[in-house]
Amino acid sequence: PIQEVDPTVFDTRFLRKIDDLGEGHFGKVELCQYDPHGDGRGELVAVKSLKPNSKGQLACHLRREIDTMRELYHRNIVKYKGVCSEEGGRTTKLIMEYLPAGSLKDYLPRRKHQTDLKRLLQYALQICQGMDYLGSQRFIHRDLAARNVLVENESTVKIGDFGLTMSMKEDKSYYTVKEETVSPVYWYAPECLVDCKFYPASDVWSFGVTLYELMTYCESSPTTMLRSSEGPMTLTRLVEVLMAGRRLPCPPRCPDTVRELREVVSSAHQGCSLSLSLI
Ligand SMILES: CCc1cc(O)ccc1-c1ccc2c(C(=O)Nc3ccc(C)nc3)n[nH]c2c1
Repeated sequence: PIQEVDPTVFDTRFLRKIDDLGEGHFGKVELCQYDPHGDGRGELVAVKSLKPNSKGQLACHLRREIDTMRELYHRNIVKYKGVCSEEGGRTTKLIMEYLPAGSLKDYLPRRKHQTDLKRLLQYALQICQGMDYLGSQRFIHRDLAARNVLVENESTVKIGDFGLTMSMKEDKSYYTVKEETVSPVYWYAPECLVDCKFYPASDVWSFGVTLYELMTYCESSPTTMLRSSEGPMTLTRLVEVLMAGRRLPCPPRCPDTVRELREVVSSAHQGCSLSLSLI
């Protein structure tokens, strides 16, 4: 009988590294070609693997990410392709579709003059549609930022890098942020900074910060904009700045309609996340 081939299982013998794409929270992402016929015409894929000698807990992070990605199907979420096991199944790699245009952070500054407000709002809408689907599957992304939104083509973007994504299936209303090695604090809502609790609404806050990046063509980083003049920014100082009501400035040439959208975003965030009243 013809042997059933599972298209989501990739054979490490045919996976050839071509380039580095980036370093994530606990893994690295590489551009590879999967060339089972050895004719150099195999497809390009993005592969996330653990950094060498990573601790066991990191392996379970990657396992969780794989289990998340295989459940998600949406036009604005990067497609899961499969896994590749090595060393007798001891190490596993996550294989995703490769988007050749990179993230919004790479793409927008280079395409500033070909990207009008309408296009920026199309991207914003698609990010919302992807995030709305993610929320409907009871996941929180926890790392929504322009660097994690990938460009399929000039009219389509997809949410990527679900390295910090958590499932809220056990009908808990929030996820307790544990010791995060490198937390994207400038994209973190106040309740995450103060309470170490991440609610679905916390992704709404991160969307607001991502909208700021969109409207500045990713040329003005929230990290620099929120840095206070009184010396190095610490977590405590960032909380003080936010509690004092300081927010990212309205980007230049950002029309009032989008500014109002920012108000909608912050009230949507305010509406849902309980502990914000403490702020
Ligand atoms: C496998 C890691 C992952 C894990 C996850 O859970 C969701 C998405 C991804 C992911 C992350 C990055 C990419 C990329 C890319 O980085 N593409 C590019 C192209 C060109 C340039 C310059 N830079 C970059 N393409 N597909 C990607 C999928």
